[in-house]
Amino acid sequence: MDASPLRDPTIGTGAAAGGPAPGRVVIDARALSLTFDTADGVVHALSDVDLTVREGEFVSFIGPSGCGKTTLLRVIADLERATGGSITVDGVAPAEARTQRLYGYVFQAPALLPWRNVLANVTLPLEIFGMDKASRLEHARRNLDLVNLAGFEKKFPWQLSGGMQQRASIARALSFDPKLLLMDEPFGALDEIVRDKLNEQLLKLWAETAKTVVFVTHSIPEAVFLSTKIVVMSPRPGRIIDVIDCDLPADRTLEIRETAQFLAIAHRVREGLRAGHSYDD
Ligand SMILES: Nc1ncnc2c1ncn2[C@@H]1O[C@H](COP(=O)(O)OP(=O)(O)OP(=O)(O)O)[C@@H](O)[C@H]1O
Repeated sequence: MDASPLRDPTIGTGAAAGGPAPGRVVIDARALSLTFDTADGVVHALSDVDLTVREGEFVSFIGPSGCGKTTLLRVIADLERATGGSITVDGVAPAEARTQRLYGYVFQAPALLPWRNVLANVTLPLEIFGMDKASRLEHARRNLDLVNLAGFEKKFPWQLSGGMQQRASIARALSFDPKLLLMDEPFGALDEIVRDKLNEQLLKLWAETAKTVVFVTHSIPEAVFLSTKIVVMSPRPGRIIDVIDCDLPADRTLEIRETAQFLAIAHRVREGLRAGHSYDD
């Protein structure tokens, strides 16, 4: 199967579509590749990835398991180093962006400290940073409010549902009010009803805060519902095989999933995933 890119992966969104002018470039990756040297040989995780993410976009990475979605997110976050190509985050190298706390990162599992209550978990990065107590409480309360966890400050992680724990993780990732939020399949372990609810809340948070979000998911409906742009990746080594603009109305609710427009975008994502798949296994 020909796995060449279906579309220019660097497309700027709104302007080409006749919408609002595209924002400033926040992530700029060129010919990015990454190989891991393992005991079993070299693993090619990413190959020739070109990606532009602009301010205010909600960009999802979707692709089969093991295709390099998390690796790409980790390169952006300076948790992995690319072995080829170049990347900037807000105009600087990922290491610099990390030092400047330009992004917040939400992991697949909530990773809250069990001996600290919700408030103490959310204030932890600010405490390590050395912020005074009054300011860090103010920041944490505002962020807990944003994820609808006001009133749960004194609860411990084990007293919360999985969805609430992940919301607390999001509040913690917002500690330094970063412009960029990197989310690695944050709702993957949750049941569908909870995931739906959190998707609606995340969309609201995105609209209220105007963050740029990069989001990893396996779910086509989740990607279409949340995103302004969907990046479809091939099986390993992860390459970008399609970039799809989603111009669903900003004030959408879950009912939009029944509309022809939504289904047409979901169809194109599915086609992209099929085109990139070798069907060898
Ligand atoms: N530190 C590492 N050392 C060696 N191989 C690695 C390492 N991290 C990831 N890989 C390999 O790189 C490939 C891409 O992994 P990655 O976790 O980025 O995929 P993914 O698309 O996020 O998968 P999933 O959807 O299952 O989470 C996989 O084959 C994985 O086994």
